[in-house]
Amino acid sequence: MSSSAYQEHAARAAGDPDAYWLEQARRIRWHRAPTRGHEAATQGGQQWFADGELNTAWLALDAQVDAGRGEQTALIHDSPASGRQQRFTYAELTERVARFAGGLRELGLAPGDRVVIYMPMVPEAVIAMLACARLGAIHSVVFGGFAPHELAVRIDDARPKLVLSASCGIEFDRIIEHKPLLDAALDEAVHKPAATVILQREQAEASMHPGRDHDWRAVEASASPVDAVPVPGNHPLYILYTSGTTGKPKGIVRDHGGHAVAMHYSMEVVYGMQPGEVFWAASDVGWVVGHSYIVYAPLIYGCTTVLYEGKPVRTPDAGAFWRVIAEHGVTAMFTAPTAFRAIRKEDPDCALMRSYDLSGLKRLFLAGERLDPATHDWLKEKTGLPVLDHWWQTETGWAIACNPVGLESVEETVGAAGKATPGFQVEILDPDGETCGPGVQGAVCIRQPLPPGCLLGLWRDAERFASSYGAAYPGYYLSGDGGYIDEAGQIFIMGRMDDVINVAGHRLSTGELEEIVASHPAVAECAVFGVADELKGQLPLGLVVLKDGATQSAEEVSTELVARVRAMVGAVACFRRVEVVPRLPKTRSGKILRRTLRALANGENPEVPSTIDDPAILDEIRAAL
Ligand SMILES: CCC(=O)SCCNC(=O)CCNC(=O)[C@H](O)C(C)(C)COP(=O)(O)OP(=O)(O)OC[C@H]1O[C@@H](n2cnc3c(N)ncnc32)[C@H](O)[C@@H]1OP(=O)(O)O
Repeated sequence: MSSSAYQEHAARAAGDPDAYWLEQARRIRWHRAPTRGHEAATQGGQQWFADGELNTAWLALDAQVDAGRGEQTALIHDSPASGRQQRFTYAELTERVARFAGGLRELGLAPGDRVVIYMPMVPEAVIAMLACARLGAIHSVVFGGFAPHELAVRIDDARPKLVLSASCGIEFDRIIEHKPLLDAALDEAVHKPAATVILQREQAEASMHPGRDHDWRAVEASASPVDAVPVPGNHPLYILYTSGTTGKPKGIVRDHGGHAVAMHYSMEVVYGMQPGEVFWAASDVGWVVGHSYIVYAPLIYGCTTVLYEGKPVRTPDAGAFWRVIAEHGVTAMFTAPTAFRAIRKEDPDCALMRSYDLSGLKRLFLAGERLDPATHDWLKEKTGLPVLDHWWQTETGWAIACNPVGLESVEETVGAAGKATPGFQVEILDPDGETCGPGVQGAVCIRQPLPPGCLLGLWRDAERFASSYGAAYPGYYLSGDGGYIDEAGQIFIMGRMDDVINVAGHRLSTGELEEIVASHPAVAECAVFGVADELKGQLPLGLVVLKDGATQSAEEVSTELVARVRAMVGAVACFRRVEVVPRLPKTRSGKILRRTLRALANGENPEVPSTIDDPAILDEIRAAL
């Protein structure tokens, strides 16, 4: 394409969004093609293509088989964790999904019913998602690293008819038994699903509740394959929960039609892929990266996707990523910067890379947290490839800012996430709602309408959607991130402006962590916030004031708090540091000065706020840190 292709697409998408996206919609197959563009959705946001009819699982599987891809590998499961590898052609994956969908239908699953999926990185997790989609049921995948409480909260919000799970996951050399975690969540949850379907893995045998728990293989073996159910374009495909500023996660709702169009478009424009090539997103199906770029986009676009059940290091070594790329002929890889920081820490010279032929790899994509210049430069030097940061969110489902390599190759700007992807009109707004000039930092906002593929709204909470995303700047979507745009249109994302932190690419709510810490009987008050960490980007730190008369020692309380967060959220919270302090800095009206605390903990020298109750407290905190 010519060098103005990006501007031309961005201008057309901004000038007449409906015409632009209806044109893109015509590039995928539909059961009934849409004629309408965007309009308001009942979940609070916008929906696209409501008068079209499509089933995403059909588009990702049956339509690919029809198009002659039946014998092409659709899915590669590479599991150093279990020592197994498995490949599925499009025809085989279609058959497995159609059969499992038949089994789910026999268990009573109907269009619109919810299904919670709590699984490790096994092919059955992908099969489960696609089988739900095939029936028009709405899946809600819960990350397998979450503790029972987190799972229970999501079960209560989604109210699933079924829960699909497995006997265990594998973390390095540890077997994590999932079934006892699921049982605990089901005990805690108020909503009781009608049934569960459990995949027994050889590493651990789950005990089953007769009448409630069904054996996965038996369900699949006895079922007959069923056809995909065509659904309206705006029919919910999935709910994916993400952390907000409070303990209650937000249920992001995504659709069949708009999502399919966006997934197809992004494989071409954002990732520069060709159908038939191998795409690898090293993430987890429990995150949006896993939904979009392990499962849906690669299959909708006719690529081969890799599902990796392992880690960047210690499975077995820091050469694991290079092995997967070489062994499966990966064309483009996508992961979070923290994964490459882990590799760099263990193998700074990339000695282990030299054993592998990486000649097929064209590009590396990074997202999930800011790509720090040091990691960018190291990766670029070691691979000699384009190392492309891009920025997006669970809410958007695909890249808001990118280097649109499928349209034209823009030179990498280190530290920037790229330019606004066509369809996203990104603006930086000041507190008065005025647009900031180049280089001036403010709230990163997107002018509405958001393009297809973004959230329809929040599950059963249109009000929270409005207050979280729309109220601050009417006519815009508030991303929650702060940043600036330079003269060239490159977007720099500087971090969250609210109480959300990013730990190893995992979004966590400090509000939720505070709620858990505050519930300890010895804690009078507390503050939890993120501090910079070289490996994980950020780590949570808790400052705690004990109640007068508390009999436990500071060490005992700290140990219990760390254990409490691990038990209630999961090990992924990486909540390992608690400091007991005599008091917390507050405004005269009693509000804890969190921003000041965060700055102190990050080694900065914050200005003493004029509203502070007693400035001497800051020295006490410095001493404690
Ligand atoms: C663009 C839109 C988005 O942002 S979507 C989100 C994108 N984010 C990602 O893809 C996540 C990227 N991060 C990762 O994949 C991992 O953090 C990588 C880099 C692989 C490192 O993994 P790991 O060494 O386990 O560190 P961690 O910080 O993730 O884990 C901390 C503790 O939690 C545990 N954990 C992790 N996953 C699970 C799991 N599935 N089941 C059970 N436990 C899990 C880890 O084992 C670790 O435990 P421990 O503290 O060592 O005991």
